[in-house]
Amino acid sequence: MLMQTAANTLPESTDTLLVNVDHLSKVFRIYDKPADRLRQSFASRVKLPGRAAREYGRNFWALHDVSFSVKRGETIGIIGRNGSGKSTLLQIIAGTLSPSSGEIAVNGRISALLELGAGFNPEFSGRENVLLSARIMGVSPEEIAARFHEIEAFADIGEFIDQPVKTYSSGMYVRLAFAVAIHVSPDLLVVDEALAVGDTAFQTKCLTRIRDMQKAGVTILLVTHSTNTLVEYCDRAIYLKRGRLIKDGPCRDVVKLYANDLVDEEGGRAIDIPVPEGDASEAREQADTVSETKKVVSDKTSILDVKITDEDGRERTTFAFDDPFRITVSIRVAQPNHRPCFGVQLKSVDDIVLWSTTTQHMNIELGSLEAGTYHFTWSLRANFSGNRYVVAIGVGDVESGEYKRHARLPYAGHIDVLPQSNGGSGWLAPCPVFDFTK
Ligand SMILES: Nc1ncnc2c1ncn2[C@@H]1O[C@H](COP(=O)(O)OP(=O)(O)OP(=O)(O)O)[C@@H](O)[C@H]1O
Repeated sequence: MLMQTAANTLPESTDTLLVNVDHLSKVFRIYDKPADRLRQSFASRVKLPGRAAREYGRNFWALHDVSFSVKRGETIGIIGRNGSGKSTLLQIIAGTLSPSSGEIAVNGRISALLELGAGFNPEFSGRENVLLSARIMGVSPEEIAARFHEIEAFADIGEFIDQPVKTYSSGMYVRLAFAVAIHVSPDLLVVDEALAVGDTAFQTKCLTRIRDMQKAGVTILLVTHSTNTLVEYCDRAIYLKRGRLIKDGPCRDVVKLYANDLVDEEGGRAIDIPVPEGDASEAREQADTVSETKKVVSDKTSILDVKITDEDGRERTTFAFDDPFRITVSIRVAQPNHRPCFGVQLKSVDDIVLWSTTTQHMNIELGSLEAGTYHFTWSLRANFSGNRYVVAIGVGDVESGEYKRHARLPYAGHIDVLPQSNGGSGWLAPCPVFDFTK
């Protein structure tokens, strides 16, 4: 983890831009044998008259002529295969690596979660590292003292806070690094795959915090291999391939290109990968609507509130495999509804409907509803694979024999199902039994 203030600043006229990357390239010298590195350093210092210095090794372009800019408040996802240059780009933006050519300007305070091992002093305790990092970031001792409890609570590493960081597991390291990074009021938060290290519950906590930071106007650069996270959280995506910027555009277009490239490169044929209809700003708006009011007003039936709870009625979003959970919906019927019909869907964060039903499909006769307020509950079991599931709710009528929608909440909340230790991945959980006969 690293924190710093920007070295280069943008001119005043471009103050809506927070980051500007202009024809950026980074070349590394690669040597086939370690001894060649020494030879090269010797050859470049000792030049024999009349003879060209011998070159050892070869140039490797980790980044090649990359240009893009990021506006204040945007969240940009960076995607690409291993070795495509993502970390190199983030390190240059964060100022820990210098470019070979091109310009980079950042207009504000950067807080960066780079690869493990960067940032904290391994000999110092967690507490000392928090204080040191905050001081480097320009946070005053009083401010950091006031925030220390929050940082400690977010990291949730117990007594390890007073142990040297070198004794930490990678999960503990990331917990503390993330806690510090989000509590130093950055203008730009840079996150390099750090979330992949934490457990599911911690990832969810971090993503919730990222959502809060987005609402507070923080600009975010997020490297992720998860196309789901990209689509759900980013306004735009950048696809890097062998150091070159291949596409900068809407997440679903970038994901489609990236996914088809992967299939191509693996020797398959291009396929039409289902990608989400909406974009992150829509999801964010929906999430806002839901968190603030969970309300959809219509002239016939309005959805007033949706609560996801456990069996005991406690609001929860994380469930173990097969845990029971409930979705309770409150509605207001404005005009009498003689044949009401309620629907529920579970979707992937990519907006793919994984399961859907209605009271009509289930042959449930609800009778006529007069104007008034009603509550109904879907009781389900989380018998699916470890993953995130978005809940969508619909209300309508089937008075004419066909379903007519009155109101729909496409993002009424979500649940995270914890992975089973011996389960598979994906969405289903068919609990296979494996037999092997020789
Ligand atoms: N110091 C270095 N010296 C030589 N080559 C390097 C150096 N740092 C990175 N590279 C090379 O540059 C390329 C880009 O690396 P980078 O770590 O930026 O990729 P990445 O997209 O972040 O990969 P990953 O997803 O695996 O983290 C890789 O081929 C890597 O081997």
